[in-house]
Amino acid sequence: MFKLVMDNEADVFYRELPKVELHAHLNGSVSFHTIEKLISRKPHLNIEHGMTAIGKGQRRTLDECFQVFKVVHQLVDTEEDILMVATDVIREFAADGVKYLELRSTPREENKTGLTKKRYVETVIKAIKQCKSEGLDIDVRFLVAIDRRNGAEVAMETVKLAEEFMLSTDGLVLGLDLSGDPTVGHGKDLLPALQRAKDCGLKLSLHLSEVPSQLEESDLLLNLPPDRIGHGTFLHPEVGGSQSLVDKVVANNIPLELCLTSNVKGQTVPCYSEHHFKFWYQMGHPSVICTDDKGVFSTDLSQEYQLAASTFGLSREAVWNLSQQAIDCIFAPDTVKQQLKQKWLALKPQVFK
Ligand SMILES: CC(C)=CCNc1ncnc2c1ncn2[C@@H]1O[C@H](COP(=O)(O)O)[C@@H](O)[C@H]1O
Ligand SMILES: [Zn+2]
Repeated sequence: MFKLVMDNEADVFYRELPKVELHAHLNGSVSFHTIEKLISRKPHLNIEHGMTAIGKGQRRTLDECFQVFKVVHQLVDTEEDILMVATDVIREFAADGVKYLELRSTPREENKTGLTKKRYVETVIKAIKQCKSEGLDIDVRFLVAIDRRNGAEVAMETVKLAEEFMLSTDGLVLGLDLSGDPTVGHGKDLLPALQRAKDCGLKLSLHLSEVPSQLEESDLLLNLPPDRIGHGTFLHPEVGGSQSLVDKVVANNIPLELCLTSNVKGQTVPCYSEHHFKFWYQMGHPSVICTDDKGVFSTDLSQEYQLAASTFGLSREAVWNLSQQAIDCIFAPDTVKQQLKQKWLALKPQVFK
């Protein structure tokens, strides 16, 4: 079922490279295979593959990309679906050589899934535990996502929910994600919720400057400051950002989660070689390669590492360091970081054989 296509030696290196995935939206990560199962469960929806993923060489507007999530959400609307999708996604990341995964997902309104938001999170946690009991070699944690389109009140509710789970899941729920259509709403309305989250010990990963002209919002949110930044595409001056934003990110040493294919297919960057990975990586700033939505953007983490390496001329040693340095950016505690570093050390001879 999770057959890997290994064309040549280079592919094998990236597949065997132990990896950390820190930016993966559950319903954006649903594979072709799982979509097939969902379509066969719901033939009456008349959904075809072309509506749930953006293939090789294709591009879409941001708006069109967000439409794709709506289609996936139609297919994933029961407890059974959520459980299947989450277990499949985790198994696929494990098969791709991901050793530590922070999955994120937005608990949807009860009328969309028949589940309360609490039950939604419990279902994802059940999937994580199920995968653990299967003995998969992957440590999975969860970030509860706030959809910025739903406003301040829902954001506060979500923070309270995340807080409850953080206290009751023994470290499985570590924090919050802020995502959703960046052209809708303003981050300032969400500040009280995000501040509360921070105060109670939830880690924050915020989608920031995903589109141009969010300078004021990014500045406000950077004052929190967040623990990690998703995308940060338009933070630096060359693309209309500002040096003071860059300075804040650097001063607080906030890692960036960078998703090459997502940004190229969503057309927020013009091509791989102009991706802002180059700007931040050259500065030696913590930069973590991630997938964002491996299903929707038809990619996987090995492929994203390979693309970064071929586009920016990274040696295998540099790629190794990139994946190893991601360990320092995880939200799990130091003991987990140490265990992962040991694992990387033990795997190195095999990967460079
Ligand atoms: C349009 C585009 C280029 C997408 C990539 N960048 C993104 N930006 C903001 N929010 C996102 C992005 N990708 C996924 N999401 C969020 O994740 C959700 C899907 O996963 P889930 O239902 O939370 O489990 C989407 O509805 C959206 O709220
Ligand atoms: Zn994202």
